[in-house]
Amino acid sequence: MSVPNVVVHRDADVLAKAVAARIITRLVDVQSARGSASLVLTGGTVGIATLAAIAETPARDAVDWRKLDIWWGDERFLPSGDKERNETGAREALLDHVDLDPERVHVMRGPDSGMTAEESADAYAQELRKAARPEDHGPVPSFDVMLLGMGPDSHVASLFPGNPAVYDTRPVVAVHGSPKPPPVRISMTFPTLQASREVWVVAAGEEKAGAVRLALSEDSGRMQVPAAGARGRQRTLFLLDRASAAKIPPGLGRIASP
Ligand SMILES: O=C(O)[C@H](O)[C@@H](O)[C@H](O)[C@H](O)COP(=O)(O)O
Repeated sequence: MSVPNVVVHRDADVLAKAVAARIITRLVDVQSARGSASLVLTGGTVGIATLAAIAETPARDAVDWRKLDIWWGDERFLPSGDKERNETGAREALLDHVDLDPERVHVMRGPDSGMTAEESADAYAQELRKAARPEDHGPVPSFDVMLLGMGPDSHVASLFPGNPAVYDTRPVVAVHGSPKPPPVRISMTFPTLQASREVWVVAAGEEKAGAVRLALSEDSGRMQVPAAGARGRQRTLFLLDRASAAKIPPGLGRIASP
């Protein structure tokens, strides 16, 4: 797994715009090399603000949206269209404004599908397995970029400290008892997160500074500090604003942007 690199931006607004530009550039590079690309979305304010910033970027259509697979790292187990679903936020911010192939937008199903949370997690795992290729050497695709927001308790996706999901090795699981509402969620697990070529953790605000410090500390365990397990196979980025970067251990490789 890759050692995290840290990039610090002035504030949450600049951070979202900078991450948007970084995603566009990365997707264009991947598509020019391999023809298609895959992006895993996250919920949360920074995650959705980043999608909105992509929508507003004139260069956005350098991405071939028809050749992009969209996945989610987690989803709140709520009916389709519910304003609290991560999918709803993503569609409003970006997905409804670009020409995606609907077959390549992979949604985690809610209770209106008639499935339980466990059945929805299993269905998503099957969809991941179907998309995996021999060169991925496992039950899930090697995502090009996985975006992860991070909570003040250092949760990523819906992997909360000490929750049974952090111990689970299946690709996708149902999460119960989430301390962040709603209580029932669907989440990719650490093995799936870590199958990504690149993992980008995005966080803003002073309330995240402690979690960032823990997440970047070598002796943090991912069971109690889930963001410590947010690592890509080839690259891990922590994309922060100054407030959330305020407690980073000295000497860590960081690029402070103006
Ligand atoms: O369903 C969710 O809420 C997200 O997937 C969750 O992992 C989120 O990214 C973090 O809680 C950060 O959220 P904020 O950026 O809003 O603090």
